[in-house]
Amino acid sequence: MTQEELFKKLIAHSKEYGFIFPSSEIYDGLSAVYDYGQLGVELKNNIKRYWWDAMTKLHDNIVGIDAAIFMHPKTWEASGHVGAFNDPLIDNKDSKKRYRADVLIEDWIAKQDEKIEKEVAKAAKRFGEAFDREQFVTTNARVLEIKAKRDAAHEKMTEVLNANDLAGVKALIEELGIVCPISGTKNWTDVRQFNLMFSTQMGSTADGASIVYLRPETAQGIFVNFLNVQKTGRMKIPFGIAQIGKAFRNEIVARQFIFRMREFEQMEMQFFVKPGTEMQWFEHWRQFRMSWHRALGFGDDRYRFHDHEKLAHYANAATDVEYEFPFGFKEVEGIHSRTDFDLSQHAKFSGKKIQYFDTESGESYTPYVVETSIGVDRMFLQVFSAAYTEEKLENGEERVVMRFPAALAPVKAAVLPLVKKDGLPEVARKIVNDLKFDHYVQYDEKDSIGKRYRRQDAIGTPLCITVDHQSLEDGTVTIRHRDSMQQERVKIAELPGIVHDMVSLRPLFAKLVR
Ligand SMILES: Nc1ncnc2c1ncn2[C@@H]1O[C@H](COP(=O)(O)OP(=O)(O)OP(=O)(O)O)[C@@H](O)[C@H]1O
Repeated sequence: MTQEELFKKLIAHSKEYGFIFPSSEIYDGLSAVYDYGQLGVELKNNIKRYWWDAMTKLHDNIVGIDAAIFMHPKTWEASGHVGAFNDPLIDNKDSKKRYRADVLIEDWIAKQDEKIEKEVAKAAKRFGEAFDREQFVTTNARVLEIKAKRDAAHEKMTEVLNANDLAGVKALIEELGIVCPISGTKNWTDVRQFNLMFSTQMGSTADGASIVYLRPETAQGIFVNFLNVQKTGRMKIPFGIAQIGKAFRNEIVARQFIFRMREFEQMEMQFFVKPGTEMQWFEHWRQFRMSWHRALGFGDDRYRFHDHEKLAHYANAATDVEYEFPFGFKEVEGIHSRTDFDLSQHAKFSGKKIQYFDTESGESYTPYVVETSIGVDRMFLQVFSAAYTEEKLENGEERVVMRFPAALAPVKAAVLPLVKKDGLPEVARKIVNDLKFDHYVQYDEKDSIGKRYRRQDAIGTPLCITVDHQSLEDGTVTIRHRDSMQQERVKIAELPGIVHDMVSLRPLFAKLVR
């Protein structure tokens, strides 16, 4: 199965089992907007809980807030979003399709890599066993020519984008001969800047309505509350403020399912530190966040850091945590050392003093900030694609099993009476009633037991509890483990303890770098 086929299957599976639906689907959907279904919302909440508890409960110097989506419009002038939160946009005059100019160039660059791979495949076929890939890609004239063009395009792209040279971006698109994937023509408009913030009106027109923005990131809600939280919570530096909430970006090209959405959710933490100590904290959060990802057990080699060489003007260090999605290694989380840029800007634009008074040294200063910022939806896609497994069974059948870590699984246990009679449903219902105050459990009595197991595998339920005739005699049930499919007999009275231990976040937390 190709990675593309796998990705298509994931999307189909997420819909078929009630994890994700296209928004307003009966009206043919809304581009890059999605709804979470009955199981999706559970998985999403569990991901959020894993993040929230790891950040706030495990750190006595991190507290949470929940700021409003609407903020005073000056916030976005101060943060730089009004002036600079732009993407370069270009239209094809024939297809009337709109593209991100930098993405068109990136796609062209990716195509060069595909061309190289084609050359490699051809040569490998020709030379058979004797083929030496490393030698081939470093000496073959055709490959070297493609590589040189690719690298030159990459360098030029970085140069014109960094210089905000829109005419240069257009010139590069023309020079590379990039055509519109729809019309196949090179009939392009000029490149323009496009602001990614959504805006709307607040107040009635009679009152003198003013423009407000839907926040494009949650971080600013934290910065403007720095003094409120520091003072009322008597927080001492270093300390952090965490927040989970919706963010909105009018992405020009939204693709790859929930990877790039126009309405999404972020989990952000801003950590306020003494100037001069920020690199040490940056390193700390870099390690901590990576351990948070790896603790889920999907395989350490599927994650990597991508350290940024080119930094935003306000940052002095930045890295991304990347995960190997079916469409390649991509960013899931960003960790940024943002200096005192945000607090200083808000001090300037609001005219308020935003500083921290250090009682020990007797000095006041503007704290520096190290930020960790992760998208809930992107993390959802990461977990979903890592968990999706197709397996051939010994009896020749196939099963799709979602190998969610038990703590994240939407349904923790399914309780299944072997037959719909002889008092078995009553015993099963009683077990459900015992467990349901602490866990999301499902009762299912329809179809054969094998079919019911398959259904629970497909939604990633870690435990199936089967009630049979023996249960009536000795108060025991069979539990079947999702991954190993092993079964064992346990006492009904032991079930709450078993489920509790299985779904606890503790084993994950034990793996975190402290
Ligand atoms: N349009 C989006 N849809 C879903 N998640 C997003 C989107 N934009 C950002 N995120 C998430 O928020 C996190 C932090 O946002 P940040 O502004 O650092 O992203 P970014 O660098 O602009 O992302 P990208 O380069 O992918 O556009 C990202 O790592 C990602 O997980």
